Amino acid sequence: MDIIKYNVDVNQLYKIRNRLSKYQKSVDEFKSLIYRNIDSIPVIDTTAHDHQDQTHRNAFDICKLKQFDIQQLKNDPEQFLALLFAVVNSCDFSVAAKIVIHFQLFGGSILELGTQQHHQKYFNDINSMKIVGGFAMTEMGHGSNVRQIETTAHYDLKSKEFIINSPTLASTKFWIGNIARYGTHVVLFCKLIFNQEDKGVHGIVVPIRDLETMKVFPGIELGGCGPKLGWNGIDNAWIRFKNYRVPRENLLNKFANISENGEYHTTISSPGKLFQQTISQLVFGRMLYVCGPIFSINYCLNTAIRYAFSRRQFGEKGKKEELIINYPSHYRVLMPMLGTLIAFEFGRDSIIEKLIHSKKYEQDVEETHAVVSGVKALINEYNMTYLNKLRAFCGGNGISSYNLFGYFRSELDIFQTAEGDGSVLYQQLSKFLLSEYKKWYKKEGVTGYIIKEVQTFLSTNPIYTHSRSMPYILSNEFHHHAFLYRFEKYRAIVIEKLSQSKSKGMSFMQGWNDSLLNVIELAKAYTHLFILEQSHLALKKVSDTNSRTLLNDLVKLYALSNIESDFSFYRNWNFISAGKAFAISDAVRDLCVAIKPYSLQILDSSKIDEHRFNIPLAHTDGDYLKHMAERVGIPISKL
Ligand SMILES: Cc1cc2nc3c(=O)[nH]c(=O)nc-3n(C[C@H](O)[C@H](O)[C@H](O)COP(=O)(O)OP(=O)(O)OC[C@H]3O[C@@H](n4cnc5c(N)ncnc54)[C@H](O)[C@@H]3O)c2cc1C
Repeated sequence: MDIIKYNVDVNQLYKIRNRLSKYQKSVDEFKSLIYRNIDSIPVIDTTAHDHQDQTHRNAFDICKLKQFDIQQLKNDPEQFLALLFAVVNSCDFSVAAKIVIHFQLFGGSILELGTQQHHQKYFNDINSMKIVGGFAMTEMGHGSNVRQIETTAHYDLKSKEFIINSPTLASTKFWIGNIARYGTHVVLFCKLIFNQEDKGVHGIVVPIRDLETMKVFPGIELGGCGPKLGWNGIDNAWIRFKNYRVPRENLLNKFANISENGEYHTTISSPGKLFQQTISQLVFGRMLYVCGPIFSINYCLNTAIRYAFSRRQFGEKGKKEELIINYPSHYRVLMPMLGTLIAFEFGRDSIIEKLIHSKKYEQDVEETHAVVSGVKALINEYNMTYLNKLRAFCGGNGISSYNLFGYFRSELDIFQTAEGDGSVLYQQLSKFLLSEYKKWYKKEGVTGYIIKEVQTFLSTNPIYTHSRSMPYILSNEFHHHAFLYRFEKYRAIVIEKLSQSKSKGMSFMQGWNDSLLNVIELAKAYTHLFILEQSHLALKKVSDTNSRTLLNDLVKLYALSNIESDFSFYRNWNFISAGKAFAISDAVRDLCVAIKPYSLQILDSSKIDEHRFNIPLAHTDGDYLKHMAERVGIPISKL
């Protein structure tokens, strides 16, 4: 491959990479308000209690700036996200998490599951944080499978109240954020029992503390969940109820209601569907779990690459030591990560668009929910793997808390399992993909299936398998084909395994679990395909040719390095020959070499506020010695 020269316009790149740049003015104003009023940088060395106090104080002060409004979640969710990221950028993740739990999970449940009367009653107090809310779904006995929660709310026809009980130890609500010390209300998810009949999971607004005294109401017991690996700024709690009463009006009754004269009514056909409908309203809350890890990858890559461009170790005798970025063991890992970051950003932007569209027009809700699940799972998995590698790439300095690897690790580790662990979310996506395929098969029938199989056969003939032409290997068409092939192959494998287990007389559940590893691979393959397709679509819309060329090569690097890391799959299924595999690795190497000299400019286009975060290894002047010395107090002037 010839040496490529790119023309990089950092501002253009920034605009393309930052979908929310249309809010730049209000975000900048908000950030400067935060800088003036709130003294907060990532918390790296305080006790959990101090951290919780500071997080609460900062979140409260931020609400006083009156930028967040619960209605934004409906009217302009992107603005909400832009402001939230201003908080992440200028305070820390715990403050953002507190705001998300309060506004998006607690407030969002009232917004989406409640009706006018609830909106009128609570919105002003939520906006000002006069009341502080939590989202009480998980129980000690059930976290992944929350449909089986055991907390009950018996409706008492006489008093027109719900009587809430936690009948077993397993039914104790656990991990509930914002309420161990500060919370005044929760949206409680529990089984509604009406006339002795279990109507399934419903949401009820439950006051838990007296607003004046902050004492927990009688009938409620609660306490903290103890020290955690991360998120110590959030006061997570266990909470349980004994004959605790709340009025009928507290039921969030958009989808199911109990009338004044004591009749239960829902338009949704079964408790299962009601549960799905309830949960799907809350999917926007997952955006933090998609945007957060991308933010972390961006920051940590920035730190590791800048350090690698400044740090010299070993070299030829009599010469300057070598920059560590020039070791292939470094740049061959860092550049594909940069490419993957760019592709993930395109994927994230398209997810935001999909969410907003499906919410506004109530269309494709199921599909959007499924795709968000896959993207959330995949990006968090990558974030944790990358963090590990990037911290090691900074040597001992990677351990220093000032360089924030530990901060990102401890604040974002929880994202892997929050609102569902990856393997559970991947299964949700695969179920959706298989049901879509079933619909397709019903429509196209055996003929359609055969045509598809023939197409696949023709496109993976021996000539194709052995072709090592570099232009083809570098083409977006090849990358798309490889990703599509992997997805369709896993889908075929899962279908075959499921039908085999059916013919052996196994139950669906047994068959499904028997195929679980492939089911998860199917969802991963689809998610990668989705990210690649969305990147290609986004690239088509980039009008600046120079930026498009560079970004396109970064996406190629994502695609090819992904194929390279999955050679075992592609070789096992004869999709590529050994020679072609070598050629792919050569292409990855050449792209890395080409992009490396421009990587600092690409990082500049992230526009990270280096002074606010003051990460010693990540300053643009590259003087990590001076910045580390300053942070730990080595006197420089006395030299
Ligand atoms: C710091 C923190 C804050 C939280 N805040 C809140 C909050 O505010 N409100 C709230 O309601 N909840 C909250 N949670 C709970 C969180 O949402 C749950 O932890 C999460 O949903 C996972 O449930 P679990 O912990 O019970 O995991 P488990 O259900 O015990 O799962 C454990 C493992 O089993 C695997 N597994 C489970 N089922 C399957 C399956 N079918 N196939 C394959 N693997 C499977 C999972 O993938 C996972 O790896 C919080 C948790 C933490 C740690």
